[in-house]
Amino acid sequence: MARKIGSRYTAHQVIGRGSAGTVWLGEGPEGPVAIKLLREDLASDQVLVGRFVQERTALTSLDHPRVVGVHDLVVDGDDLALVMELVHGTDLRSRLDREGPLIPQAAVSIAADVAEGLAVAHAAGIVHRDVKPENILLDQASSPGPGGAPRAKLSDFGIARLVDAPRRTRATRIIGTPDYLAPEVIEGLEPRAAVDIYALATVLYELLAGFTPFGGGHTGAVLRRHVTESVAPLPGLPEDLWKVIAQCLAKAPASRLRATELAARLREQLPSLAGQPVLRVSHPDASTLPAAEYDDGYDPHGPDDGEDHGDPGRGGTRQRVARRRGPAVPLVPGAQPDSSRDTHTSLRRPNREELAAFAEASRQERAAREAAAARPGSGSTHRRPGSRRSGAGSSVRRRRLLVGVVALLVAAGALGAYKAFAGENGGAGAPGGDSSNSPSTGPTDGSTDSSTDSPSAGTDPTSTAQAAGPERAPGTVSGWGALTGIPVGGPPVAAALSGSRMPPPVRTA
Ligand SMILES: Nc1ncnc2c1ncn2[C@@H]1O[C@H](COP(=O)(O)OP(=O)(O)OP(=O)(O)O)[C@@H](O)[C@H]1O
Repeated sequence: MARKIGSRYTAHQVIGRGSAGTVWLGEGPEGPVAIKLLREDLASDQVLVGRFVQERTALTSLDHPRVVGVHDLVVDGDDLALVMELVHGTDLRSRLDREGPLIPQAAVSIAADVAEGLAVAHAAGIVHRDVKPENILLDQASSPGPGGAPRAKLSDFGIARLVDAPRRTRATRIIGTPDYLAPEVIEGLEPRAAVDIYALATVLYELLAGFTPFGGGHTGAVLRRHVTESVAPLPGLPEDLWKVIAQCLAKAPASRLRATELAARLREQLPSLAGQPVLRVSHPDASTLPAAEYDDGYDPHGPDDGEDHGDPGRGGTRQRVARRRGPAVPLVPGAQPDSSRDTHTSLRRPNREELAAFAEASRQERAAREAAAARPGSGSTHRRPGSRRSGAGSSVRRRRLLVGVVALLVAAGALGAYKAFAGENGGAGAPGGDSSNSPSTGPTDGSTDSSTDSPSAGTDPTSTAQAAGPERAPGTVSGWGALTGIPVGGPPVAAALSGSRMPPPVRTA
């Protein structure tokens, strides 16, 4: 059933759901649009509404073919909506779930597209903070890129920041999605452009391998691996390409490439990747690891999902739940996420003791993995202990890698023999893997104008800051959880917006 959004837009039908709301196919004065209607509990949050207005200029100013354009932000009664460019296609997560890993040339082409989108955003002082396959849309309407890859567009720009309103000086929560979180975020540093580079390198790894480099098992184990481990090269991947990925997965943010450099380096690789088949990489299945992996004393959700109780590591009931991809954690206690994806997640940041304990837990996990890899017919491990700078391999690591590769070859041979025996066609999926613009130039919607426009681009970290390295945020990170506790059903949003006005968008490309 059609629904009016503000005075200029009509939402016709739901085309997708995420943890923050529902995406509708809609129509505006300039034609078809996608309208992301934020959840009611978010729309009634006065702080969020204020931010929504403040961020409007920054969000609507990004105009680039590799970014899903935000045309307008609408605040109308109980509705809080982002009006976006309509992308004809699917998102990368659906593509991965359906077809598994991509051929290297297509994977690199998609990652280069996303890097170009990030470059524009970072130059404007905007950090995405939630780069992941769910937020990369594949545009089937434009002609394909190298390797037949659909052109990619990065969406959900600024959403993380919108919802990330610091409620308390001692916020202890992390914003983001565990598999893609840069180590410095877990350690409590302010997220800068380099977090997007890390997340994009993780996505590229996932496109190639079928699973993320540090994912699997309990969320605490995932966070720990980001901080303490690095990854061995993907078998079969050209060394130059691996170097690019490894550099962007470096633990030290300042060691990572900037978005423009990353895009250029990836594009350089494309010709040599032509004709390369999908990699065959065995998945380090977390479910085969002993319980020790999960016993690192970290409960990602803390005593509850809402209140800042100081240091949750010293109180509350711990729950250790082994899981792979689970449902989204609600942004606000009591609210049901609209999506069953493991997406925006409110996580408690590990405290100092827990971070220290990560090393011991990682040691146990490695020992278990090596024991598993040594068993005949087992798959190989692809992780290794990390250093602050990735790529600094020791001879021990090389030996482990060699053992891993040999085990992988044995496993691949066994798989091939089995498939030949079973008469199957050798598929591309990694066994056991997770395979699982034109911005509004007219007057904005009458009910959305703001005099409080203050693009935070100027105060945001940029890629320049990235080179200088991270700064420790005062206190700790704030995150989705920082929103919690804000009374639901506050004063009408219009009250927060009276007399507001939206300036025309600034073109950045
Ligand atoms: N601009 C758009 N054009 C076309 N489809 C879109 C657009 N934006 C989102 N979608 C579709 O709507 C679905 C939900 O998107 P949404 O951004 O709300 O959720 P998500 O990114 O999957 O999760 P989350 O927002 O929780 O990170 C996606 O599957 C995507 O395919």
